[in-house]
Amino acid sequence: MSQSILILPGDGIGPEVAAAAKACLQAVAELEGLEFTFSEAPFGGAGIDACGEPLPEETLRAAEAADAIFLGAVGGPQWDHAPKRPEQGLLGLRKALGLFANLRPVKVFKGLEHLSPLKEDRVAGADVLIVRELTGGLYFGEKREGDDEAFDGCSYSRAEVSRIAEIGFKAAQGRKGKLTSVDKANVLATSRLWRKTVNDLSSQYPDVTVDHLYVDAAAMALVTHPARFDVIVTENLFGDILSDEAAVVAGSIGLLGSASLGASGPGLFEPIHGSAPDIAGQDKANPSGAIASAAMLLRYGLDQPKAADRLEAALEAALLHDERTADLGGTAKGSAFAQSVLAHIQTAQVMEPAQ
Ligand SMILES: NC(=O)c1ccc[n+]([C@@H]2O[C@H](COP(=O)([O-])OP(=O)(O)OC[C@H]3O[C@@H](n4cnc5c(N)ncnc54)[C@H](O)[C@@H]3O)[C@@H](O)[C@H]2O)c1
Ligand SMILES: CC(C)[C@H](C(=O)O)[C@@H](O)C(=O)O
Ligand SMILES: [Mg+2]
Repeated sequence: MSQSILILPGDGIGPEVAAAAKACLQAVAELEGLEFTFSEAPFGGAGIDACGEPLPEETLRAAEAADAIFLGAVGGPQWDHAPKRPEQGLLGLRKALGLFANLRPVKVFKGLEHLSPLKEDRVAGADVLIVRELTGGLYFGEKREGDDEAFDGCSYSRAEVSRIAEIGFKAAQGRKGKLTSVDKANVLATSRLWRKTVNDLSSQYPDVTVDHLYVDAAAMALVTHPARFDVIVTENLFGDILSDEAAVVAGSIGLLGSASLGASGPGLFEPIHGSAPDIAGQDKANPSGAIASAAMLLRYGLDQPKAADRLEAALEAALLHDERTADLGGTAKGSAFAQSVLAHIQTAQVMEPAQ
């Protein structure tokens, strides 16, 4: 049976990294005997240019109908003063599809510790999963924007906190059994509800050790002791900031992928970086984060774990053995690095699942 993948290339380096991800998905599908049908739709700045909307109605319909959605990136200075912003399309899509759970893994592979600007012994063994709440908090609160005063409201309900905390607890159960909840409960009412809700749930997960950190302390610990973390669960804005910071632990923002999942329906898979207008159109973008997102699309979006393993193994092999892109100190063009990954897809060693 064919599975449908909607690609939203977006803006800036989005189309470049989306092309790399699509090529990898096609190569993996051929080797694993899978059938994917691809379609594309305008989104973000490209949606504004084509249809006057960052999330055109037809794009939303196509997204709802797809089995999984891949996004490159949106945004760019040409839309900074437009009445509508490309980023509104992204927030609108997350909300419309109910994608409340954003998984952002950050892993330092053995042999690649030197890619981080941090000390190698600090980042060695770091393997963190950031579970970011994605449809609440400051991003979606009441907004008022005037010339002399502006307002962004932040609200969280117990139900919203519970459902994302449960994702965090379950993820920790499948990993090292440690959940760190990050908030600002010394100042924010929403954070006090967050902390209480996480604590109330913890009795249902006796095999998970829970600790709490204020977000300022967590920001420091992420770069001083990244290996102390297993799963981090946090609200929308804190998760956005901490995941870009965590990219430093891995070596580049160009390395990290993400999955945005709801209770049902298609997931959205995108690198955590933006449209990088400073390097767009120069074939400099590292496609690794997009390829890692494609692997997450296979794992979480299409339930194809073997294909996901193959793609992840190929990406790791290319990062270990081949010329890397400029953000990682190498000289490879983005497309050349993508070719390296494609070559490793053919040879990647993948364990057969246990019978
Ligand atoms: N999910 C998304 O689509 C998303 C995410 C973040 C930012 N944005 C948007 O992107 C635009 C630019 O934002 P920004 O500059 O703050 O963040 P950015 O992530 O686009 O770029 C930050 C820095 O990282 C570099 N970089 C990013 N991705 C890279 C890659 N794959 N390879 C090599 N280097 C890479 C860029 O060159 C830049 O120096 C803005 O309009 C912003 O709103 C979109
Ligand atoms: C572009 C922006 C709306 C988005 C966010 O803040 O969620 C981005 O920074 C991300 O991390 O996906
Ligand atoms: Mg971000």
